[in-house]
Amino acid sequence: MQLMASRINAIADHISDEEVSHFIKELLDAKRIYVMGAGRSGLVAKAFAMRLMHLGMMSYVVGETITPALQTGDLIVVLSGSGKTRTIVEIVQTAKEIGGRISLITSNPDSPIGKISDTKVIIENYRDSIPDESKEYDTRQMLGEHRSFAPLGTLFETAAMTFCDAVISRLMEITQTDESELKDRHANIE
Ligand SMILES: O=P(O)(O)OC[C@H]1O[C@](O)(CO)[C@@H](O)[C@@H]1O
Repeated sequence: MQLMASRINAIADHISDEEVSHFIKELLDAKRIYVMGAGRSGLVAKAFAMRLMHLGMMSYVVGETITPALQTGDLIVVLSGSGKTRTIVEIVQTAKEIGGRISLITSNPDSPIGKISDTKVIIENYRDSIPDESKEYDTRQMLGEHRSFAPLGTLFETAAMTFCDAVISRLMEITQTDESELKDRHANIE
């Protein structure tokens, strides 16, 4: 957990304030917000959609049976570490053709999805590197002691979850929504 926390700290240090501002503006300007991602990235997307709904925003998850047709002016928030998961690329292309705006959260801004997104927030992948202050350690040696650390997309997914929760906190401040309002909208029959 401490290694994960240190990596998330390093990621947070390098997230661009400008990218975050653009993302928040897209969220506030959108008529409706759709979220999507594959696998565990999709689970983070769903958690984000849930909090947006608690905030009083119109949010939907792409692929759910009750998700309505996308329209011009709607925003799609895409979570994809690689930015090239095939099914997601195809849906993003279709959404662009319809006139949706795309905000991507990714570690790979030069990816196929990155190239067609309107805004991007880059979550750097620090799994294989060490923050500047620890440069005297050999990277491979350190990872050798932590071979089980953050397999596959774990670092992206965990950092993206933390980032999305931070965005919700910022939106609460901007929209002056307090926790009791979120609580009132939370499902009461789950
Ligand atoms: O975030 P990406 O690059 O689109 O990848 C999604 C894939 O990564 C995973 O979340 C694995 O970590 C899978 O569940 C999913 O298939």
